[in-house]
Amino acid sequence: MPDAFRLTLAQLDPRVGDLDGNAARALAAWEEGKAAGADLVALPEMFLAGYQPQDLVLKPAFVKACAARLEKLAEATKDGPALALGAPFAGLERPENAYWILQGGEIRARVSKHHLPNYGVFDEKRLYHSADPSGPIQIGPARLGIPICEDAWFPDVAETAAESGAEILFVPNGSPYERGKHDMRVNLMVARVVETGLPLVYLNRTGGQDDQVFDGGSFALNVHGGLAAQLPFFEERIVHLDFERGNEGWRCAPGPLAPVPDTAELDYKAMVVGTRDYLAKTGFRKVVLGLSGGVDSALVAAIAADAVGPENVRCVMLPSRYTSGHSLEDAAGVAKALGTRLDTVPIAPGVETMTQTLAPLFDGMAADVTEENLQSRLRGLILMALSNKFGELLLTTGNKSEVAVGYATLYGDMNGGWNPIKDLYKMRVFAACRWRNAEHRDWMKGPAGVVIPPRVIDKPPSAELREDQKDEDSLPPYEVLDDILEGLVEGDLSVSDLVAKGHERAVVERVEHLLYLAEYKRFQSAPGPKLGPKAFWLDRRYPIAMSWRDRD
Ligand SMILES: Nc1ncnc2c1ncn2[C@@H]1O[C@H](COP(=O)(O)OP(=O)(O)OC[C@H]2O[C@@H]([n+]3cccc(C(=O)O)c3)[C@H](O)[C@@H]2O)[C@@H](O)[C@H]1O
Ligand SMILES: Nc1ncnc2c1ncn2[C@@H]1O[C@H](COP(=O)(O)OP(=O)(O)OP(=O)(O)O)[C@@H](O)[C@H]1O
Ligand SMILES: NC(=O)CC[C@H](N)C(=O)O
Repeated sequence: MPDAFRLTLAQLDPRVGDLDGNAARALAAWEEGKAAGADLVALPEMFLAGYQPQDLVLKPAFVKACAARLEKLAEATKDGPALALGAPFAGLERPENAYWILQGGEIRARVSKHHLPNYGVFDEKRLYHSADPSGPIQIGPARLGIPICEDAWFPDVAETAAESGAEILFVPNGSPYERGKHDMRVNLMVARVVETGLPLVYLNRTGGQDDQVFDGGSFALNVHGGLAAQLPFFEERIVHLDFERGNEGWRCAPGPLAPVPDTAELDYKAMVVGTRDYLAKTGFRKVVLGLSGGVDSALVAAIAADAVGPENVRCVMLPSRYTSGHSLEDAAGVAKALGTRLDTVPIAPGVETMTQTLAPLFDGMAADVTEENLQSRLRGLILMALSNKFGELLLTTGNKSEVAVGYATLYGDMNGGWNPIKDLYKMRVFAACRWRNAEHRDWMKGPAGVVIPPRVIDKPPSAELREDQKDEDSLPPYEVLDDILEGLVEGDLSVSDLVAKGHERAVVERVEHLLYLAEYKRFQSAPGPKLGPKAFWLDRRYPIAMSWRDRD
């Protein structure tokens, strides 16, 4: 038996449904592995279909098309290393989430996922049949046990593989970014290594797919807990890992050790990569956004500039009679520091025309939120006109605190196809601005230095829809609001729990009411990158017409 095994890991970004493109990406990785003398070239979970394919796998024509591409890939990789990648298997009655080994011109083996994640953003019990745990597969000199993603979050699948002779655990994943998730993955995989006494390789995909941003961050662990390799986060990378067989079994020789960034950097990169990939994968190169001089649109402009380059970002200042001089200066300051275009389109004439148009109907009625929303809607109308005319996707700018309580105007500032900060509470918005002013990385297409003037971060937030308006006139201070919201949303705490934490009952009850009330707005809101454990959309699914309030 040879005592060396070379494994090429391809931490790549597939496109959901792009079977030809994904097959070409897999083939290119295989060529690289072949040139490097690999025994096996491996790609992540569901790579051929793209992850997550969601209900696409319920379409027999799609599963059949995947099977045809697999056959072609097997033929194309006849002479060289084995190629392993994920793709659906039609199954007897329902599809399976399968992982395939192609070798010598044919499909040599298949394992299918046993533990189907069915929480948060995952619905796999609805989509797939759960297969029995599989035994190991001999590839060249090594016997590999292959738990697929969620399979490795429990002991049994790895244990079954180990008991039937596996020598290395190889875990292909489609694991989306979530704050703190890398540590959780490492802890779980260390547990599998300790339980089985086998080395383990964890391979994750990278890149954005709708609301989910896959962070890569693949790694290899040796027995006795040693980290043998760490791949970078949110980057494509192909690496060759060398295993040597010794008295205690296989051991991975030291490979590349990429740094593990802190949460502030990972969050920011998730927003940039999520935005970049959403645009690229939906056919947009350019974006437009309303730049008010406030902190939310400033951060969105910075993320956009870092994602697609300042030359592809159009910022638009749309002043009204309530827009302050400092807002005009601050919007100009942000656009200048980022190097983006800034157009100025006053909305006063439009507001005047609409006010006159509605005057006969509103005769004798006092001005209220209707008139405030009109301004936001005119801005939305103008921004969508620019989007149509110039083919620029409109970015919407509501942070998670606003999205939670419905502090935004439907068909107004909620207009837009993508919201980069949808999962970022307001206090985190301030922190992200400060982080971006202090840090610069080579993956950012925007300039280094202070891109968001400190005054934009430090001034009291205001919607400027009426005289002297401040967000805190109608909402609790953001420190308080965010703590209550995180308790209600992420923590699923009761009103009494939050009162016990020191919050005023009346404030908590009001925030809870607004949170439930705003479900209809969220249903009509743009998607945005998931950063935390309960991003609005798939992680948290509430009825719209719902009258329960926690008043016990
Ligand atoms: N359950 C339901 N299902 C479907 N639709 C429902 C609905 N309930 C109301 N609606 C519809 O929604 C309308 C109310 O929503 P909408 O027209 O948006 O208006 P509304 O929520 O009343 O007002 C917008 C709020 O957002 C604040 N705002 C606006 C703009 C920017 C900012 C900021 O600083 O970021 C804040 C503004 O100060 C105000 O408090 C109703 O008139 C009705 O047409
Ligand atoms: N004068 C303006 N010019 C351009 N866009 C505007 C203007 N006012 C509001 N907007 C757009 O509407 C969004 C909602 O902004 P608003 O000022 O009402 O509150 P906000 O949530 O505090 O946002 P920001 O911090 O960006 O000001 C802004 O982020 C921006 O995209
Ligand atoms: N594809 C999967 O099975 C993902 C589920 C897994 N627990 C994760 O997010 O890492």
